Amino acid sequence: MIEITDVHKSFGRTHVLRGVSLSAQAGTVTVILGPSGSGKSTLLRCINHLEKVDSGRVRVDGELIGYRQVGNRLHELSERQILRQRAGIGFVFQNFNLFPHLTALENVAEAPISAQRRPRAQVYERARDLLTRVGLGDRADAYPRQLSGGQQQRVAIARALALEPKLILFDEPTSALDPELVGEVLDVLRDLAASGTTMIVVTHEIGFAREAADTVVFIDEGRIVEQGTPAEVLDNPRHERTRAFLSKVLV
Ligand SMILES: Nc1ncnc2c1ncn2[C@@H]1O[C@H](COP(=O)(O)OP(=O)(O)OP(=O)(O)O)[C@@H](O)[C@H]1O
Repeated sequence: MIEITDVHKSFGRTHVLRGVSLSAQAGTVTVILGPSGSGKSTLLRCINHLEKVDSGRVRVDGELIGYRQVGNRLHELSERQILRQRAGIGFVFQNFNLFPHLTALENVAEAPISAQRRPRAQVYERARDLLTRVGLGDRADAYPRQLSGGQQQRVAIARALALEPKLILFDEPTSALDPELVGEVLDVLRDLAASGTTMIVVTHEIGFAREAADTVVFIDEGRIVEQGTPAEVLDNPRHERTRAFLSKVLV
């Protein structure tokens, strides 16, 4: 489903991703761990072409992201084609990024109406179902400011699901939340994982990684240091750098 091959990305002189290769099967959960600044967000942003890779390839469901290959040359896709690809890849940000002037329901319905031009009644019915799925069926008419952080993030997850993505990327989805609200968002992620959603989750929630991940990837200084099952990486890390990182987050 996802195949990332030797991706490099620099910002000016900062070489952030230094040859990242990673693959994941459909229906699996990949958790990415790593210290601040190690390139985790940049990797997610390269997957849906919010950032352009300097070199390397990203394929999602067999499709090259951001480019069309002609012989050995890559031609960047048009903005329209990129938006179409991006619609197949959900992205849930740390800070929810909801439209403040739209209700929860309208936030969830916005992209299917504007990007996919689907019939309104059908979109709204599905948006209500998605809000129910994330436990917010009774808050459909609330504006983001009337919702807690955990509720806003659950709306953001429903919004990501609304386009029926092949894959959902989560960038530290609980790190902006008050501690007592983290659990309700992780419950939604667990539910998605159990129902076979293909997910890549950047998080420091080791408990979630242990329960829900098929693969745990530890990234440091723009390179994958090790990857394996949660038991392998979390309980028997092979690398000193993984051990040092885990000893800081496992309190
Ligand atoms: N648009 C940008 N322009 C310049 N530098 C950037 C940009 N985006 C990221 N960086 C730099 O790239 C490096 C990696 O950042 P990134 O956000 O990918 O790390 P991260 O592992 O997600 O960290 P965190 O856990 O703190 O979010 C950092 O040094 C950051 O300052």
